[in-house]
Amino acid sequence: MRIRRGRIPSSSSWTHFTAKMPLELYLDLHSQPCRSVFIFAKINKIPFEFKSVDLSTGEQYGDEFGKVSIIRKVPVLKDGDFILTESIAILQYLAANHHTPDHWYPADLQKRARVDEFLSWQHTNIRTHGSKVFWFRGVIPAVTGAPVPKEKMDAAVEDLNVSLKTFEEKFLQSRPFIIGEKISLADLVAIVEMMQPVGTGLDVFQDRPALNAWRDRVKKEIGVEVFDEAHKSFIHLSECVSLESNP
Ligand SMILES: N[C@@H](CCC(=O)N[C@@H](CS)C(=O)NCC(=O)O)C(=O)O
Repeated sequence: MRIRRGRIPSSSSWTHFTAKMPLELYLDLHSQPCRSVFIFAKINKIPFEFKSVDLSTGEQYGDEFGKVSIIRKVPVLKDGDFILTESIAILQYLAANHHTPDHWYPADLQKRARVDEFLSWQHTNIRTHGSKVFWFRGVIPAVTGAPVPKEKMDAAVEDLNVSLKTFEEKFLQSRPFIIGEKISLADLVAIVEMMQPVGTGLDVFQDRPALNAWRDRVKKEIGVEVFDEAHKSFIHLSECVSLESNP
């Protein structure tokens, strides 16, 4: 965390002091990128102030949040005067700034490249397809009162199935975690994205034993308590208001 240096008056003279500005995270835990940031900060014991932005009431469009980010999406990190958007950038910033255990974002060039490979791929695959299913099964019926036409729904679920298959065959293979023996940012981002359709009752882990076993390992590494804390308000709720096809 950045240290702010300044001077305060004492009875006889000016004295140097250092004060830590509290880290602020603007979050709505219905959002999968917010959950990854929240979980990462929690399990690495990074102190932060939880600044709630309620997407379901459109708080992201309000004047107050507009001063923080003109992108008007969460998560946002504020570290003193430094404001950062984009969950992946935030995770990488926290990992570097707080010297989190190496396995999260390894210094080793090729291991790090593996993490980056997944983080780059997921935007237009697991994230896009999982979000679309979440919207089709949860948000759109809730808003319109009508189900999404079957052909559209089937096509969306099929896209998600293709992404999950690619995840298992290319990114996970027979390893415990994406980069091998240890959990990394890649697993964290993957699990929160896969939980999004689960929030509408579509259990993507069912009938996928390898994925199911990986989910259990990730949950154990994160800690069931923090995992559940991040997901408790989300499960079976359909309130996330963003669908990105091109993040
Ligand atoms: N690529 C961004 C995505 C951020 C994003 O789309 N956030 C959504 C919630 S999942 C949001 O804030 N949506 C508000 C809106 O679109 O109005 C990231 O990874 O941080």
